[in-house]
Amino acid sequence: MSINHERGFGTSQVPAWRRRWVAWRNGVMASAGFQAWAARLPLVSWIARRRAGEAFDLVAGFCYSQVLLAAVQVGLLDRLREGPCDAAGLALLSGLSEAASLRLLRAAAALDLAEAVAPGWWMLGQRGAALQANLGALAMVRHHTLLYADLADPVALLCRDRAEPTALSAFWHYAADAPAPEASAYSALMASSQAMVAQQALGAYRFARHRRLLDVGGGHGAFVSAVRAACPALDLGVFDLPPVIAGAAARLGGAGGDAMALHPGDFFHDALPQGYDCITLVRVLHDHDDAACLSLLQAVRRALPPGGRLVIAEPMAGTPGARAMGDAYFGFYLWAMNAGRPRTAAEYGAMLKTAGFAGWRRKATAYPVVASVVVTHT
Ligand SMILES: C[S@@+](CC[C@H](N)C(=O)[O-])C[C@H]1O[C@@H](n2cnc3c(N)ncnc32)[C@H](O)[C@@H]1O
Repeated sequence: MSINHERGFGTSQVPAWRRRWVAWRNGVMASAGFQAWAARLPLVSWIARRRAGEAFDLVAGFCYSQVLLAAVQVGLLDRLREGPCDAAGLALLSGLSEAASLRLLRAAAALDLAEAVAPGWWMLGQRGAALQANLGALAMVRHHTLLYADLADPVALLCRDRAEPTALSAFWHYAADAPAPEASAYSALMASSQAMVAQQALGAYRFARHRRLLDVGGGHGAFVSAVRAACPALDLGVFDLPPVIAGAAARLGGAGGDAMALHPGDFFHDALPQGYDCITLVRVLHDHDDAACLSLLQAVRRALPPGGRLVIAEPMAGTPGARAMGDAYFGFYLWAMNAGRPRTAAEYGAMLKTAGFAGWRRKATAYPVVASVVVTHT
């Protein structure tokens, strides 16, 4: 496939100085002479080595992810948490040969998932310890087998323009029409990673100022359960598709427990329930293309009373310090899902204005890589 980069379409919008500067800098960076010169100077060589390491990690990142997946699948992280393990011990646990177990242990140690504590013996490394305790992250590692399959030929995936089913869209598509068990698998995955997201939202916004809160697209109610623990006086409701709400009722017990209302419905076709002075959309909007996203924001706008608040919490594009998470990870994840895209906070701000909201603010979160928060009001 040949692409004509010089068509000139729109390139007049690129300032001439910027074009010249970036082209010059990139020429310098790519030149073997510069690289050899940089390697000889103490400070510059440190920067050059770091950059070379980062470039290698980008090239090899898929392999690191598969080492992590193997470690999770054979139960290596759980085993290392119990205490020192050698290759023979891992072989016994996993059914791998000793040679394969040793290869995996050494790879895990190179990624700080494991740490060599004596010749031939390993315990959890610092990164392994943090991951092993994070059930949501581990669930995502397992779930990524679907995305990995879809990404095996990334150009083919892009060429299909989201017009054909993918492994990820098959998993996700319960949202439109699939039976309850698939809805349950998806909601369980979402619920397992919800604690981290809820922490960000609760740290960024004072929900206790409200009387009644409705979590739209609230899945099995993991987010409202976290809000209830932090703000016991709030009346809480969850709105989601009927099969998902059935799962929420089972998980929360009967009708959802005290002060927890469960509303089955489709937010693209049914009116959202009224009487809530705060509505939350947690990891919901980025699943949808712009027209659908705007129509959902308009539905929220209609459901809220004057002065009511909408709190949006999800990982966003353009997040300082976590830019790869936005347009690279979620950009491709949502492309493979055949719907949605990551948006910047400013893009949400513009959409909120179009939907008739009064203004918006981004609220700082402790871990923006997990979720950013945007608040608006009617
Ligand atoms: C990515 S999940 C997020 C779940 C939960 N908010 C969380 O953060 O864990 C998106 C949620 O939106 C719900 N959803 C998708 N389409 C919907 C629709 N048309 N009407 C109501 N809920 C919908 C899904 O069932 C799912 O629970």
